[in-house]
Amino acid sequence: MPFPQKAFRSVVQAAKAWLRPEQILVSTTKGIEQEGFLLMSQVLEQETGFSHIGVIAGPNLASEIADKQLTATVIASADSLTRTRVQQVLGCRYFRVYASDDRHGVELGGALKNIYAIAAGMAAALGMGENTRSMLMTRALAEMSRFAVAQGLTR
Ligand SMILES: NC(=O)C1=CN([C@@H]2O[C@H](COP(=O)(O)OP(=O)(O)OC[C@H]3O[C@@H](n4cnc5c(N)ncnc54)[C@H](OP(=O)(O)O)[C@@H]3O)[C@@H](O)[C@H]2O)C=CC1
Ligand SMILES: O=C(CO)COP(=O)(O)O
Repeated sequence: MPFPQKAFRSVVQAAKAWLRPEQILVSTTKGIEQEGFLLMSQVLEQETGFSHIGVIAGPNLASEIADKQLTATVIASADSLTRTRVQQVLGCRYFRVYASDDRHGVELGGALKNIYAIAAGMAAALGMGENTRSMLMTRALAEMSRFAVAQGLTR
């Protein structure tokens, strides 16, 4: 399910009639729903009630994967069938798929890091140097950790 966050729920609602509970639903979408502060896998759960739900997060830029550049990703799900099937189906010589059971942590990290990615882009455009970029990344990691703890995550 790779849609911009704002369209995510409406696309799932529109697709619902064609989905079956035995199917595996995986979100690649980064973002947090404004109303209710839900992550996209939680929207999938809420809308479908299915049990095979996971998220994929990179560093994964689609164009580089299409160029077959060496890339690693993670499939995160509490459901072992989802983890194993996605590893089998997507893994190949240039695309290594790691598995994690920490769906919430992986998804929250994926959503939050794009905020700092925008800040890093702005810093580069303003001609700021490596010190600034390193400071941004270091402080981003600290802030994301504090945010995750405040959300009740422990690792
Ligand atoms: N691009 C990348 O490399 C990666 C992106 N992501 C994440 O995936 C998500 C989507 O990104 P990306 O694929 O680049 O985004 P795009 O803007 O390319 O959107 C993907 C597709 O979503 C459909 N879409 C867009 N708006 C709507 C809408 N309002 N209603 C229904 N369908 C819509 C479009 O279909 P149509 O063309 O038919 O309009 C489009 O092809 C983001 O959260 C991003 O962070 C994650 C990993 C990598
Ligand atoms: O959000 C992204 C590009 O829009 C890429 O996200 P990941 O690299 O975490 O998959």
